[in-house]
Amino acid sequence: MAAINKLIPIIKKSIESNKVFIAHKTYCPYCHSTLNLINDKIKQNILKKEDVYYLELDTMDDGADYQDALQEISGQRTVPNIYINSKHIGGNSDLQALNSSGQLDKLLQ
Ligand SMILES: N[C@@H](CCC(=O)N[C@@H](CS)C(=O)NCC(=O)O)C(=O)O
Repeated sequence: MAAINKLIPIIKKSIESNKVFIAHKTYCPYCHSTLNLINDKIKQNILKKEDVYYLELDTMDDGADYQDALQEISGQRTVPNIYINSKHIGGNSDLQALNSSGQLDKLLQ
């Protein structure tokens, strides 16, 4: 718990100082869909590459602690765990729904 309590403010700062925050894992198909969609938005110049912050949990030594801290912050344990403009979006299905409804581009601009 001590490790998690230290990570919570660090993660919150990353969320607040980046337009898009994505916690993901390399082997997760939902994460791949999210990263593909975000890459498309970068290619279409809707979003700048430098405005996206990635946290690749399964390749980090303390990724499990980060995942626990993210659960504390967002109430969500699964990945991808996405924030846009400091607002919790949710997972891949939530991001795809925002895109399908046309709201995602507006949030990213
Ligand atoms: N409905 C979620 C599904 C996400 C999901 O099930 N992710 C899996 C990995 S593929 C997960 O986080 N499992 C728990 C874990 O890895 O700790 C979404 O659309 O993002």
